[in-house]
Amino acid sequence: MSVSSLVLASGSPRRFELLQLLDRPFTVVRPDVVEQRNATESPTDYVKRLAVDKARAGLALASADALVLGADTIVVADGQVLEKPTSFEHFAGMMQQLSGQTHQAVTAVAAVCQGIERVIVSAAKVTFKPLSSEEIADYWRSGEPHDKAGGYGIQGRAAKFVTHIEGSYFAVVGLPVYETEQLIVALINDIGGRP
Ligand SMILES: Cc1cn([C@H]2C[C@H](O)[C@@H](COP(=O)(O)OP(=O)(O)OP(=O)(O)O)O2)c(=O)[nH]c1=O
Repeated sequence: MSVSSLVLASGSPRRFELLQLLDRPFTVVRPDVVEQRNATESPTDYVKRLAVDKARAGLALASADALVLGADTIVVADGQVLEKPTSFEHFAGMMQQLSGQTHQAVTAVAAVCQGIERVIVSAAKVTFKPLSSEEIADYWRSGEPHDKAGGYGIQGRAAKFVTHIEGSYFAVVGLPVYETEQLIVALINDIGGRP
């Protein structure tokens, strides 16, 4: 069996740009998936579930034999999951938690095609310098934090806050490029090897 098309189920401009690096033609669908963590769910289980939910929801908007990718990124600090900030107060609280500390940024990518599903997780440890209240307020005013997990973009103005990173830079930005290519190849092999 063959894969007719590659589809990215995401409204994230970062994921769009990073997927282009694979030189595989793809189209985009934007499914609407509710992002709500269950009380018993670990951060890793949560990010994996959301990636799979997004890929499945994307498949419903794509052609039946498409290979659909979904992804989710979270920031984990002190065991707490930080998603997108909903207000300045929410954002400032997150920045105080990240200030002068090391946290984890975790991205899961799921691929679904013809009844087969695979999901990978990639992460990085990111260390921030201590942030002043003025730096936090200035960063909020830049408009960058609003649509980003943990309220920051390592690829943007938050770069000047980052003293150290260990792990996948692209997992922080939202799509681990190497792992995504391996995921696509593995799924295509799964489909090819099917009786
Ligand atoms: C930590 C971090 C996150 N982000 C972004 C990546 C994701 O777009 C976003 C995390 O939110 P997500 O809910 O993972 O993704 P999204 O809502 O932007 O897109 P979609 O669900 O449609 O795929 O935060 C950065 O751009 N830079 C960073 O340094």
